[in-house]
Amino acid sequence: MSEGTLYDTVWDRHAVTELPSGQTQLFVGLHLIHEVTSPQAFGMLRERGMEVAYPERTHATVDHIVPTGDRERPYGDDAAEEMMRELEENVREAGIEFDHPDTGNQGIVHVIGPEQGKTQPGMTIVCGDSHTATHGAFGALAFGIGTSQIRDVFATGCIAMEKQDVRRIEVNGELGDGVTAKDVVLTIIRKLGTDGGVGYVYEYAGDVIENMGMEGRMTICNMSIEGGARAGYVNPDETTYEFLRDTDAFEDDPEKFEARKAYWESIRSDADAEYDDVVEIDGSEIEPTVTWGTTPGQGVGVTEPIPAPADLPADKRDVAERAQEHMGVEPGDTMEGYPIDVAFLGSCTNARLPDLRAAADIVDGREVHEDVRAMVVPGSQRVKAAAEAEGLDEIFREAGFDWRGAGCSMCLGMNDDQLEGAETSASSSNRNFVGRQGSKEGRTVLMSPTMVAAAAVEGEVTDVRDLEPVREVRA
Ligand SMILES: CC(C)[C@H](C(=O)O)[C@@H](O)C(=O)O
Ligand code: SF4
Repeated sequence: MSEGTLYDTVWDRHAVTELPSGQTQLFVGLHLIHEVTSPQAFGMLRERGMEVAYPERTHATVDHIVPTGDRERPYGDDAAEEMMRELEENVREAGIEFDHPDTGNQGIVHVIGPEQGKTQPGMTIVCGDSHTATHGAFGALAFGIGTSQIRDVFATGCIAMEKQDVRRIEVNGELGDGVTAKDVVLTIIRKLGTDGGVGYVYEYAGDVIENMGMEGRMTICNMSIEGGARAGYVNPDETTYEFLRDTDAFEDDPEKFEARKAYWESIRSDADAEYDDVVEIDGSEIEPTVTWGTTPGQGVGVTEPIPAPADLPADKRDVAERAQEHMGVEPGDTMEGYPIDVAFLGSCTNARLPDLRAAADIVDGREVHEDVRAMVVPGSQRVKAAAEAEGLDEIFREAGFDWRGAGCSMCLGMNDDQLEGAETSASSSNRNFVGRQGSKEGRTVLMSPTMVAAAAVEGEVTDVRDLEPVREVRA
């Protein structure tokens, strides 16, 4: 069992009691909700005549079903309109703060929490969404939960959970040109497997993580679940504190900031903490990475050959064969040159301002390939506004990208943004499962935002290192 880690400390501070089941009753500091997974839980609460215990610790947004084009009400899609109405009614009744699209604060749940400073180190955060681990980038314990747990949190402000083991993943060295946080996490999952993290929480550390900005850390923590881990986190440091200092939570209250900072410092993993497992990865060996298959673990460096199923561990062969058939790829080839029809720059993994800036640097002065439909879907309305303030929308539009409203969009196609037929998408999201982007025959190749930009202009998977920026690069 681990000892002295941030996970142990924050867990202990939130443990209410040990339950007869062997689980721990854990107090929840922040409960984030969205329109897809909350309605049933609100219904369960109502059936029992109960109320939301801590509305002030609960925060709502709408992201999955929200249209990214015309947002006139009622929405064109009846089902979307109904889900929106239900959420509006539920939050009004319970007195829960809601980042409604009219507020300018709406966005993907894992983007809005951090950008508003709601996500803070040492907190326990839950959300009925599997990518909740994103918030771990701030040194919070953040867990995706199911419907009955959402109900429990509504009713009591607590969840029942088993304690996990802690694996420290150290990424050391220096990343090469064109290599980003997304490439790091795709490499981690490729090495450890999509189920390698089962039973674990991942602590990401090492020079590469320490030198990374908050957005990159969020990208990495976001995909912890794709590696099977229950959560992922980074110990808070000056980078974390400086990010938080400028958020809504602290911008007008430097004293509160200083007081919190002392607490945040106190929950970091001890230098001599004990881990259940330690894995080391050499960051300098990581290439721009793309997936060749239908799980996020089926990744490969862009210049590396796609593996032959026979060379993979026995339990991975069948899945790999089926994946290669679906994707129409051959072992021994590289993914470079693989044709794409759609470029999707969005999702809670990679649709924050630095992601859009980096992609814009590649796109600036170039044109989207004539056979490609390309779209940018900012992670939140604030990201969108900030990007527009610096003219990124113009760069994307001029190149032929569609510049859309904030939401999950084509990450999973719960709104109108979907793949059609056997289209192939270059996607900055986190999942490439069959049918993920709205079409059963559709294909998804996961990659970083700059790699999506490169694919958009070239019409095929392209090594971004081969594309020099045409114009001046933003700082
Ligand atoms: C709709 C929601 C429950 C789902 C999740 O839990 O992750 C979605 O966000 C996803 O990424 O597949
Ligand atoms: S952007 Fe994608 S992964 Fe993130 S919450 Fe939305 S659907 Fe899930």
